[in-house]
Amino acid sequence: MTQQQLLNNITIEFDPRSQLCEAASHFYKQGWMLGTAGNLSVKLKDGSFWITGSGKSKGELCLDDFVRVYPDVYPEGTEAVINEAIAPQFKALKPSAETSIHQVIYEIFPEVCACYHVHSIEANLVSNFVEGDELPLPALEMLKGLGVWEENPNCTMPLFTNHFHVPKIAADIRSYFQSNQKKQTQVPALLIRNHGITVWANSPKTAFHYIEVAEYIFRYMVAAKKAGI
Ligand SMILES: CSCCC(=O)C(=O)COP(=O)(O)O
Ligand SMILES: [Zn+2]
Repeated sequence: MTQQQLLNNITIEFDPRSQLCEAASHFYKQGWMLGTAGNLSVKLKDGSFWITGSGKSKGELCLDDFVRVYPDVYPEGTEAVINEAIAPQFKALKPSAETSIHQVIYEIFPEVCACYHVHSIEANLVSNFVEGDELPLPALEMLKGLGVWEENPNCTMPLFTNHFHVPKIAADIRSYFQSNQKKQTQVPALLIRNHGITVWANSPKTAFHYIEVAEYIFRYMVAAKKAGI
């Protein structure tokens, strides 16, 4: 086999970890991933996804701080612990404690390949602006940054209870979107009360932008409430 034939046979798999390290570092500097808060994942062509390791400082991640999760292997809701014998380089590294939320997002939205979750103060504040399970969003121009291109949009973001057992949050998300097909097309984001926001997108860069846009909208909502608008 010629060298060119050999090269033609090599499939170089996309590795999103460096991009995720940069995104986490940026969000950390914004104060949105302090104290190990938040988790980022990117799904690959084979359906597995790289996700930040649990309890890692998100402002100083390196490539070994990520775990590759194979949903078929780990039923949703169980802790996908990497067996050290299989992957000694991942010694004592577990995937995010919120892996089940990423799994359910990839299940509900099969075209999605990036899921980002951060904890901002504003997200926690606005999560208490309403008691129900949907947060009305102001009709700002910035909603276009979440893919809402409508005249006078009447948008809400789904709001979920912050159960201590994270797979229960994931189960609530699944039942919400399964019983509400229409809601799947509103904004690509959800809020967990007194916890943080999760967004999903067709690329890591778009997910990055969705986090920035959503946090802008939350900052506006907090400032508007303070100003009595
Ligand atoms: C202090 S963060 C508490 C856990 C959490 O909500 C989070 O987003 C980070 O958890 P992980 O297991 O992904 O580090
Ligand atoms: Zn969290």
